[in-house]
Amino acid sequence: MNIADLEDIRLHYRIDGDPDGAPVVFANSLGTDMRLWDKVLARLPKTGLKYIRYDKRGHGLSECPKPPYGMGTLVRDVERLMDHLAIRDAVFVGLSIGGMIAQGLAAKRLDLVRAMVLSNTGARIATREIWAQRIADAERGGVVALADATMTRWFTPAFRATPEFTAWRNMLTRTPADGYIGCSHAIAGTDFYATTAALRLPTLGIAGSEDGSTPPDLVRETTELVPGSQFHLIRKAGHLPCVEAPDEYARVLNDFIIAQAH
Ligand SMILES: O=C(O)CC1=CCC(=O)O1
Repeated sequence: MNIADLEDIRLHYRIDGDPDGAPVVFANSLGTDMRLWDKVLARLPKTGLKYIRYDKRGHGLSECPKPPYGMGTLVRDVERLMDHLAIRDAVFVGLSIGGMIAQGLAAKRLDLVRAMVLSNTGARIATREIWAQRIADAERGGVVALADATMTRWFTPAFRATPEFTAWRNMLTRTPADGYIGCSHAIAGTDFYATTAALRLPTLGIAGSEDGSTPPDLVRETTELVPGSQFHLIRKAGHLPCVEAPDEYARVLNDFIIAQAH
């Protein structure tokens, strides 16, 4: 197990693939840990690319400080992790809040980010009112109080009928309430429209046609802020197409990564 001691936070991370390969960093969504990427990584090349995953604060095996967290803190965490691991010039793949972290990191440290994948994300996600309600619900009843509604945003009815669905629901409900609430504050306070519109780097947007959290129009609109960006819509998938449609997700991601990596 790998733990990076970054002074005020200890983050769990994992490196797979080719140790000498070009780096690809993955940042996952609210209420998930690095296993979000298991299916996609199993479908990506074993040589030529080095895959770095981590659990953001309050999630997975990383430390869980008391909320609230700011987006600046979440961006700084991965910035320090990459510096700690001497990783720069990476393709950065971020899903949902992970995609917000990608936008924030590219704006702050373009030397760390060669190209970004904005998966199921936005420059803004939902509204302050929606996040305030989710935070209040989680404070009162824990993350489990949000689980049923969240699952309808994350997954299509067809996926929700599979045995695997249970594991993803468990992943959400086992997220510490402090971690969920902390990151919800970070999302509520983030509006990256102006900073992302100023970015100039290769960018791919990925959306799921049935995404109830970050609908395709939001992902497309955010991606198009960056001139020359590409956009791909995965049909019959919700908020986590890397789980529901891993073959298509890995193919699109691989084509983009190969085009951008050294
Ligand atoms: O709506 C959800 O619960 C999904 C989500 C929003 C931001 C994020 O990271 O996940």
